[in-house]
Amino acid sequence: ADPNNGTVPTPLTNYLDTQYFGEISIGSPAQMFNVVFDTGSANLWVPSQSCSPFSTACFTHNRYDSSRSHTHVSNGTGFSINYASGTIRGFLSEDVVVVGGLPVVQVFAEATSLSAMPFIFAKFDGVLGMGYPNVAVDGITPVFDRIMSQHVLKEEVFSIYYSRDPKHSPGGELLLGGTDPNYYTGNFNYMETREMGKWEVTIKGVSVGAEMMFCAEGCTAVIDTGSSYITGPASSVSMLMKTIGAQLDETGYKINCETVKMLPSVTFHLGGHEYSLTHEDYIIWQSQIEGDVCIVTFRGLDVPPPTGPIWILGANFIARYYTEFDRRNNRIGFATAV
Ligand SMILES: CCN(C(=O)c1cnc(C)nc1NCc1ccco1)[C@H]1CCCNC1
Repeated sequence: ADPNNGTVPTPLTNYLDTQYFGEISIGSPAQMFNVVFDTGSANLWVPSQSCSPFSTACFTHNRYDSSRSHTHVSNGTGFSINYASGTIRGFLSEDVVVVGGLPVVQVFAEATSLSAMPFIFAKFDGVLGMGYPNVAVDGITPVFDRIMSQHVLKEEVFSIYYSRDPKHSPGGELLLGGTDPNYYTGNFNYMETREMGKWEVTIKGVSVGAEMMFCAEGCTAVIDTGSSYITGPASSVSMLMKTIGAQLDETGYKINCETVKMLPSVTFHLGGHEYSLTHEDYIIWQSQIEGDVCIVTFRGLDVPPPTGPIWILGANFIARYYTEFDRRNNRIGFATAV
């Protein structure tokens, strides 16, 4: 009998409330990797043993060595993926991937070049895309689809908990096959994914305090477990930042820590419900030598059409709202995280 009754948990590590990742293995004997479980993409990639020594981001991370795995099947097809934040290039391989103790034979990419920015700052080695198959580069069947076809999960859903305290253990949890009552209170509110095959929903409005400021005409939000912050169209975000008195510097928006307590909440109207973030949810308070620094976890990002303009709701949103991604019913559910 299955001790987890059709659900498969993977504990996550929380790095500074900005990076959340869990451990998987690839190959026999197992080679361990820390990966982001990313609903904003649909491919699995890890750094390759054969990456160029000049790729700093590569040799500072765990690398997959196909020559050490007797279950490796070579493929060699070229691979490249562009995120707004960086580019990965490499080639395809196939091997046994184990997620939460569940083995799947998986086609994945061995990255031979990782753009230094931002991956030298990554505490994780690679990315395990939890997106839909139609957004997968090279038409590769994603990991979660391979797991669903094994019919071992109680429900064809997965859920994500991100802790809001780097000292909390575990720093988060990916649960395949269900939702984990340890990490949410109250009921789930569900909304249909906007477009088949993407973890996107329609925003009916964004308000600051009591005032509706954006998207009254409706706009799109990607629920992206692999992004640290909330991003929106640069013009909207700069207007929002001006409203709360934040200044933009080379690393992002900062605000005078004295004013944090009086900051208004920012509310996203999704699927007939309001999801508010208070300053506790959208300010990262860092005590530094030269005094406290208060970082605002909103970023301007102009995603070009046809995908954009979009808002991206990332880790700081998910840390407040425990999220269920339902492939059976193509819907997303939010409940208040504990
Ligand atoms: C993983 C690539 N991503 C990042 O935003 C990203 C980049 N570089 C670093 C160093 N970290 C990132 N995300 C940290 C994180 C982990 C969980 C929450 O946020 C995005 C690219 C677009 C698709 N969605 C994922």
